Amino acid sequence: MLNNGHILTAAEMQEAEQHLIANGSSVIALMDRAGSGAADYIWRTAPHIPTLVICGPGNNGGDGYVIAQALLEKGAIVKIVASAEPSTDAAKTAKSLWQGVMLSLEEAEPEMQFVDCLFGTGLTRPVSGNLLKHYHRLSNGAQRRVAIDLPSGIETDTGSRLNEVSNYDLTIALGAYKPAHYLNPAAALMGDRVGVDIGVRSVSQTKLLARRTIAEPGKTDHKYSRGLVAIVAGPMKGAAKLSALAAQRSGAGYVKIFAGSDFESPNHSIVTVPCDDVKQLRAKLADERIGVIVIGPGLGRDSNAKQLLDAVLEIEKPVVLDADALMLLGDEVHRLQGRSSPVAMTPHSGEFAALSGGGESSKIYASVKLAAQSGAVVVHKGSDTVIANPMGDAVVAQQTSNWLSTAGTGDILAGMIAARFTNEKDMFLAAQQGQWLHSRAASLAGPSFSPEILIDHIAKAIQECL
Ligand SMILES: NC(=O)C1=CN([C@@H]2O[C@H](COP(=O)(O)OP(=O)(O)OC[C@H]3O[C@@H](n4cnc5c(N)ncnc54)[C@H](OP(=O)(O)O)[C@@H]3O)[C@@H](O)[C@H]2O)[C@@H](O)CC1
Ligand SMILES: Nc1ncnc2c1ncn2[C@@H]1O[C@H](COP(=O)(O)OP(=O)(O)O)[C@@H](O)[C@H]1O
Ligand SMILES: [K+]
Repeated sequence: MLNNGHILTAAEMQEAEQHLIANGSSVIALMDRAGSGAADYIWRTAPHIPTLVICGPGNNGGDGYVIAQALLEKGAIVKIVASAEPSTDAAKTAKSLWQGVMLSLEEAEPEMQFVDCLFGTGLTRPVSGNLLKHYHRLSNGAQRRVAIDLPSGIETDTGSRLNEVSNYDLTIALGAYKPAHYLNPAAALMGDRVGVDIGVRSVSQTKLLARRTIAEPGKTDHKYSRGLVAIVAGPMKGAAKLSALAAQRSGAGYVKIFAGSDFESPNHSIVTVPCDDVKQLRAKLADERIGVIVIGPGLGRDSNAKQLLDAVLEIEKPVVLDADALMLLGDEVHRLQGRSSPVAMTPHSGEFAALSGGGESSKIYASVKLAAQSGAVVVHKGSDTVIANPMGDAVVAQQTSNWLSTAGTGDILAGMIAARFTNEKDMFLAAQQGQWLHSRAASLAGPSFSPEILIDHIAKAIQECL
């Protein structure tokens, strides 16, 4: 895993480069490693394709000269189009070693393969004017597009587009993955993503979500030691059932649904606890054996739902807040501060905006900020899920299946995180395990699955973690 899965911002990448230089490397040596590694990858995946490499003024452009020269030496037909003269010493040196054809923007014509070395982590503003026009002409005219480090026009730390950016077939990250490699809209434009190791070993508080080991139940375990998950239901009963079924398949020893007396359990083993009013709920949730409470899926947003949420928040027990519970909480996240029991919040982007008020351009930074303000673990869902804790640590999930974009999959995630919490007793770890299993179960379920089929694949995902 590139840089051991640590994701670096543009500033952290610069620090990493300085660290390597202080330890005896040089920018040109790093550029050489990056460029020849990228050229090897391009050659291996698409040999002998006529290629146009577009080089910008900075070190991303410098990489382009190294890549073009390496491809030329392998026997490829390669041309370079330069948008400007190199402005760094390393890029100047790389250019001086180029032995092939060099074109101006006006002279260049599209080739089958377009290699984008215009801008990388040094992009400071939108690409515009004549340069943007030629970038689109030359990239759109190619059949295969490869971005070096990042597609030009992408903001490294947020993954947002500063200008219109082409779709790529392959993006080759250099040294370490950056936030934009996993955050949308950028990540969705990148095609396949690979990394070239140039010796960077820098630690960051942001990491890529990794598979974590899950322990099998021990010989002396029983249903209560593995954990009792309590799900508080509301009028949309299916949502609570999905959370409960998912919790049951994710390692909970016991799952109970606390609901009105007309509620029917989704199966024979999930127990329904009748609670016809808030008073009864409060009394029944006092059960010491309850390890975690899930509230929100299908809860509703009326005054009764609010009373149920208030009752749950009065109880000092670990809690997973999802869906309507988050909308009811709104910007009063300070209510969670100071609790002695851990809390996870699992908002999608609409719920996140209600909790935080919005305004941050980086999904990672926004999630870390909300975690710090609330004291909760935040699972900021979407096609690019970010998990943050109040200490400033963040984990970014790699997107697996677009088929997850269907109603009910979020209810499932809430139940999964709760079940992992009853086993691990660590909410940040539980959120990561739940998210990993959710993504992996989706991959294993194949195309066009229903939430019920997703639940059926959780066990196969767990199998891979034992
Ligand atoms: N870090 C490492 O360890 C290694 C990094 N490496 C590589 O270096 C890359 C980073 O290089 P970098 O810092 O030189 O920045 P880069 O992306 O080439 O662009 C900066 C240039 O573009 C200009 N410019 C900016 N925006 C512009 C715009 N909209 N329109 C027009 N111009 C614009 C800006 O000029 P200015 O803003 O001053 O006008 C400056 O001249 C990194 O992505 C990776 O590929 C590897 O070689 C090996 C090791
Ligand atoms: N395009 C996508 N790729 C990957 N995961 C996705 C995508 N769209 C949604 N998801 C995931 O699916 C789940 C949807 O949750 P949510 O919006 O709360 O749905 P619901 O409330 O209907 O259950 C989240 O875990 C989210 O991260
Ligand atoms: K680039």
